[in-house]
Amino acid sequence: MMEEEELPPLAVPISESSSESLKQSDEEESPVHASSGREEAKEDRRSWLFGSAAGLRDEEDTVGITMITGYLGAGKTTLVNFILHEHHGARIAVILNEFGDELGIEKAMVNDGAGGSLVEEWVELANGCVCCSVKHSFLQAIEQLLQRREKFDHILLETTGLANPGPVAAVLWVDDQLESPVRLDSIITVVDARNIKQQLADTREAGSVNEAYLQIAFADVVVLNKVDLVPGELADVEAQIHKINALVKIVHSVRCQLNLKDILDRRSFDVQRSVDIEALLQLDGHNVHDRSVGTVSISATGAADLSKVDDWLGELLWETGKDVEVYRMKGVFHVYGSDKMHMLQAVRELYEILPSQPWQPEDKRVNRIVVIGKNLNRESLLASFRTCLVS
Ligand SMILES: Nc1nc2c(ncn2[C@@H]2O[C@H](COP(=O)(O)OP(=O)(O)OP(=O)(O)O)[C@@H](O)[C@H]2O)c(=O)[nH]1
Repeated sequence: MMEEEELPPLAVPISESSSESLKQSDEEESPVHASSGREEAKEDRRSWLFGSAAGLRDEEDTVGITMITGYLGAGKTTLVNFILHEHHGARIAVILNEFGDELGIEKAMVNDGAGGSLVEEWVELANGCVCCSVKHSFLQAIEQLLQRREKFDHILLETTGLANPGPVAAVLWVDDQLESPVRLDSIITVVDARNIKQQLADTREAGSVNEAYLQIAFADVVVLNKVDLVPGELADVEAQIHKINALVKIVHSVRCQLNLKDILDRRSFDVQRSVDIEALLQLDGHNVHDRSVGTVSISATGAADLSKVDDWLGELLWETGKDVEVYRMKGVFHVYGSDKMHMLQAVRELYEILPSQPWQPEDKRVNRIVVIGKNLNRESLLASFRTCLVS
């Protein structure tokens, strides 16, 4: 078997400094990072994020962003208020995204304490949705916030009820190699337990996906709120949520009262900390039976060739047919020539694979990949992945 050091170097340097940091942090590892042919998109994001915050790149200086999303009236503001009033010791900056007519209303709904004492910094993004028309304003707002970085420890972003978390998540999920001063901590989706079935059933014009699906598909945690209004029906609702996103953690709440540990500092996009191997192993064969948003999981024994996996992911995330969309992926690979598990995280077109813990003698070395997206076909995913295996 090859030694770890002998693995082919697949990391694509993003810049001089980033390739340097790769060498320093992972000398004996073999990280694979998104993205042959994708550097341009990343550079674009990088310039937005780092334009005026170049001095804030020390590891301990990164600031986490928790994105709070959820359908209209689900309880997003209630959750922001709950977080602000809990004793967590963190100084919080809040970014609110509003539609034009609501200007100032959302802010008024947030109870920021006497004289605004519970919110260190406010940013209101008006006249559009953070996921589309005001994405650039959002990034500029983050840049401006970072100039006052010493004033706060964490950012809460409350999106509009009709936001698709995907584009913003991909922008924020700037991996360690970019030495970003901000990191997306997690996406928390508040779901109205009483109305979610109806919201999911709402149809959209052909080709576009209902935001309620997207908000669940991208979520790391679903806060299943308003459970006081639906005694007895929750197993059904949970099953529907897990059918869309089999990996999401579901927390029940009344008025978003919950344990803050369930939603803050989760580091859901840190590939080595967040891929729950146990959860992946339990998902073998998960499938969607209709042409909608859902989770598919595949597994295959045999060692995978990392460069082929890289090509496979590139094709899957960048070149899939119009009908097929991949929102998130997580996985564990058994990589040829390595005694370590390799963990996968993907958010839209960006992905990252990193070596993790060693396989134990009792482990069955398999590749398991969970894909959350639209119109996924398990058989074709499995067939195409098999081409990555070393024969
Ligand atoms: N019964 C009940 N009502 C709740 C609960 N959580 C929130 N509410 C109420 O639901 C309404 C909507 O809550 P918000 O927190 O404003 O919801 P939102 O998601 O921010 O709403 P938009 O910003 O308009 O999309 C408010 O009247 C809340 O008081 C709950 O658990 N149970």
